[in-house]
Amino acid sequence: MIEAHLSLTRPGFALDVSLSLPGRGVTALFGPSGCGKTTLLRAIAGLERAQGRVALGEEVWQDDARGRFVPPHRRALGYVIQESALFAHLDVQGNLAYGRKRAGAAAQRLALEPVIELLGIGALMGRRVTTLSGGERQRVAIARALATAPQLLLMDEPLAALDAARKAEILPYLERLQRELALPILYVTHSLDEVARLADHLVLLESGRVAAAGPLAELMARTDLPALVRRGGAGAPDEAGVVIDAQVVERDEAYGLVRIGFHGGSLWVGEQPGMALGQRVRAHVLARDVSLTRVRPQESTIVNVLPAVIEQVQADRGTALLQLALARLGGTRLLARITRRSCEALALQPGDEVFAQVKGVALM
Ligand SMILES: Nc1ncnc2c1ncn2[C@@H]1O[C@H](COP(=O)(O)OP(=O)(O)OP(=O)(O)O)[C@@H](O)[C@H]1O
Repeated sequence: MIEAHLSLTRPGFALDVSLSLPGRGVTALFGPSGCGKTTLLRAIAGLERAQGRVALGEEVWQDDARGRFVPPHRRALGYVIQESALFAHLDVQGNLAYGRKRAGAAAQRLALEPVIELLGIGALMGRRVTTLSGGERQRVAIARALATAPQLLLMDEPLAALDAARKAEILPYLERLQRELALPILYVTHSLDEVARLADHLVLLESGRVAAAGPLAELMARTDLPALVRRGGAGAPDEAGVVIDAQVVERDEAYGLVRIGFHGGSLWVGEQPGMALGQRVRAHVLARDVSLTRVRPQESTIVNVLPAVIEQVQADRGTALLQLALARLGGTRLLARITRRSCEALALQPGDEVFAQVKGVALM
């Protein structure tokens, strides 16, 4: 468990948060520019002097009530930023070794091979860091942070400086960190796509305060959190959507499809290379890819039709966002974005039974 009760005041900005976060998995810090994500991360690291208490399990890094403040370099944490500075005069091996030397005895005992394997940098070990691509540099920076045997990994927009192709190249490595590492990761990002792919837990910040915090699937399914369901300005994509933790339960090899099952239903989706029966997958279903009917559609080209019950209706001028439950008791939730006109034409209301047609599913 990570505890962070921190406050700090600057001209025009105040941070005031009280968080208890899970001791493993990825917690994403998400929110508009200037809401205090970086400040919070730096305050947890001790790089920013906030008032309060920070503890990682039994280890207390800061407790102002008791006059305790462990300096940043004595905290067992790794810190990866947008453009992490590597030592240009050293090769990759040298960069990893330098980080370890500074980190002390625990780091010296840690075997490096799993870290090198995890980030896929074996072939880069002898390379000068000046010859690496942006994506490779970030993988080395993450490996260097892990090589110090941290108990907490802080990542501040680690993909923000990379173009789309480099992001796509590095995301699978981050997914591996999320799956395979026991250590907790706090991950600052502007990208809801990264949140949906990587996070287990979510903290929404707004003007230095926690607007909401909780398990990812729960928060993403809410209709009342503007940071997640905002329609955006002109041309901004509508990103409202849910993530569903599912399992591959059937394969249709002839058509290259797999059926993924979860509490309250299942969906057919295009299979991905190497996908096996029983494998756990995460599906991202955008609200704009879900439409609703009152009666079960016949002879439709849409394969995925799920019976659902409307739980909430949140309408603005042009559209309505509906939260649906796929089973009466604690089933998976979906969001559907439809026009307000359709919503009123069908007189859709909480408690109504409907059929959700799912037009698109992204598997991660
Ligand atoms: N060194 C500093 N001195 C003074 N004010 C600062 C400093 N760093 C940040 N701020 C201000 O503190 C507030 C929070 O900034 P912070 O960088 O934590 O936000 P953020 O959510 O990480 O933003 P972004 O997503 O744009 O990186 C902002 O109002 C910012 O202008």
